[in-house]
Amino acid sequence: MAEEVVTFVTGNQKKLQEVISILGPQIGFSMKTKDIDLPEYQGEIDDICKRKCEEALRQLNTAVIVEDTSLCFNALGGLPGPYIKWFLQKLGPDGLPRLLADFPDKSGIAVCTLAYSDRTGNVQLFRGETEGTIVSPRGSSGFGWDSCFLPKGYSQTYSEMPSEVKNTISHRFKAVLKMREHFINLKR
Ligand SMILES: O=c1nc[nH]c2c1ncn2[C@H]1C[C@H](O)[C@@H](COP(=O)(O)OP(=O)(O)OP(=O)(O)O)O1
Ligand SMILES: [Mg+2]
Repeated sequence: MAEEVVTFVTGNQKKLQEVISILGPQIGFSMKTKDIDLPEYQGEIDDICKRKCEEALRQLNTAVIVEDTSLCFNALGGLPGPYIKWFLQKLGPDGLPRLLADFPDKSGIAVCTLAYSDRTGNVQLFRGETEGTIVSPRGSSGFGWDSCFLPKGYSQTYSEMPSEVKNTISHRFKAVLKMREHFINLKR
């Protein structure tokens, strides 16, 4: 039987690079990629990712994977969460820890949600979470808010650590692993 082809849809090349390097070669399907800037929906994390996946399927009419990333600040009841993209865009990395200036609790959770849909619109979600602290920007590698996120148990932010380390502890790593397990088990 020919291996299933799945299209990973994202407008973010950095995200794509990480997913590819985490997935590795034996993934149980063959992955194509497509650069589309899908809508930024509002609501709960799982729901946003499911709608994003349904929209990708609607546009491409083939099996798709999408990913949505949230950065949740515990002191703010989980905000910015899925809206982190706009907060980062308007405030920059410097502005993110300042949102917590008034709060003793600087903890946060990075959340990666992957959604896979087959051609029939059956959507499955895989979530990975990494706890950490929101700090003033440190380090220069990575992307997005990497410089502000200090994962729990580490002394380096995502931006200070080598990408090989980020890719074995990150929110994205954990979600990709779950998805890979799922596909590998399907083949057994
Ligand atoms: O590991 C990460 N480390 C640091 N920053 C990150 C990471 N992963 C996503 N990010 C940033 C990108 C965007 O500013 C926001 C998520 O928004 P999100 O909608 O998921 O990403 P996006 O619009 O860039 O790409 P996509 O076309 O897949 O929706 O957090
Ligand atoms: Mg997006």
